[in-house]
Amino acid sequence: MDSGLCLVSSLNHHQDVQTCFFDPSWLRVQPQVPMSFVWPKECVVDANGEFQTPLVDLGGFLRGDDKATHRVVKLIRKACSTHGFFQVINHGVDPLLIHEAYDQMDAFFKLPIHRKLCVCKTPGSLWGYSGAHADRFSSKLPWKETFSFPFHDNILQPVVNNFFKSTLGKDFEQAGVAFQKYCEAMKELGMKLLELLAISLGVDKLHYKKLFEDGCSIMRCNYYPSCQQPSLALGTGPHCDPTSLTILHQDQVGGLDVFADNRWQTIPPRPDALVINIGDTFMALSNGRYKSCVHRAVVNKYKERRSLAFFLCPKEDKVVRAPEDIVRKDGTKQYPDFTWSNLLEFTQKYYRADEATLQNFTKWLQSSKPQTL
Ligand SMILES: C=C1C[C@]23C[C@H]1CC[C@H]2[C@]1(C)CCC[C@@](C)(C(=O)O)[C@H]1[C@@H]3C(=O)O
Ligand SMILES: O=C(O)CCC(=O)C(=O)O
Ligand SMILES: [Fe+2]
Repeated sequence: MDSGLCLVSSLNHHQDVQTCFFDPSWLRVQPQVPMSFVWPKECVVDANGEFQTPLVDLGGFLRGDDKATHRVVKLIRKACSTHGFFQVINHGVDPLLIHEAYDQMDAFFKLPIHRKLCVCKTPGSLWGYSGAHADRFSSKLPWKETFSFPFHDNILQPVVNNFFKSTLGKDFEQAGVAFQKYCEAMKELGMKLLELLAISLGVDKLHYKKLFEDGCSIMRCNYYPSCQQPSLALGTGPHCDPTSLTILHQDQVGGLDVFADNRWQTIPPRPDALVINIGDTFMALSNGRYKSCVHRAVVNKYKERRSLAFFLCPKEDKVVRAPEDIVRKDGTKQYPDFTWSNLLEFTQKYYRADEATLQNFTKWLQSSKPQTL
């Protein structure tokens, strides 16, 4: 396999599918990055300096201390109005749980390619394994493997446990238990952050929570193999998250960059911190007051890198619309009404999420079903 690209028929957990994939163990040792992984120069330009993300200590707020909450709200308002990125510490998520999640994802990505392909994503679905998204795209491929699964609260059955059991079987039962707990912790934290965001925007503290409590969120494990020519490739290209709120843990390698003040700046890893960023959907929910900022993940010549991303999403069919109060004060409604289901469909069927997703989605919405702003 000269180009490293294989087209195989594999027996997926749902059906027999044809999959295009790059075997990462082959990729890692290539002295030259294959053309389909090369990104335009302006996307791979080196980061220049560290990004000074505000470090928000959630300890006092989580204990119900009003003064501490007031301080946190101010910090969050400032960060979200300027770039939409901040980090939280004392967030209440057990460090052992984070550790366990990494151990379990390592075990998964170490599997031989034929086993990973048994759980590969089917066309149009977000769930399962993807190698460089080679089944969806043919250029500017990301230098990564991902494993994604859904999470929503369900008192009757633990959805993540079940996903692991039904796709990977007995060997990964423990992984299912760990990721079920991890997602529950992320959702709990996400709901707390929505309270803070609401307070900071001057709306009822339960306003956003109501939209998200029964939503289905996306959990994604990212594995970025080392790369011989890191100045040509990208782990995740420049983009804004189309989702609402992202809670990310990155390992100690570093590689998450934010485009702010007209340059790429790096967010140095902190094992005790979670990186939070506003996504396009929340930008719309705040009438554009809070920013969804362009970011990327670069790759490393010597080290592989891992990250755990939890994308909090509203209930699919609920209307995404900024609160009346905000729109009235701002004088204009910046985005048309839509549902998360509309935007998700746009990014999975018609448009590859990038820096301009929200702008192009808005145009697409307005051209497909005209409505008044
Ligand atoms: C709704 C989503 C689409 C992506 C996964 C979730 C949230 C982030 C999006 C993504 C990571 C943004 C960068 C491009 C992308 C294609 C990727 O590199 O994985 C995006 C995801 C996707 O479409 O699968
Ligand atoms: O891996 C990272 O640090 C960032 C990944 C990312 O931005 C994403 O998956 O949306
Ligand atoms: Fe992202």
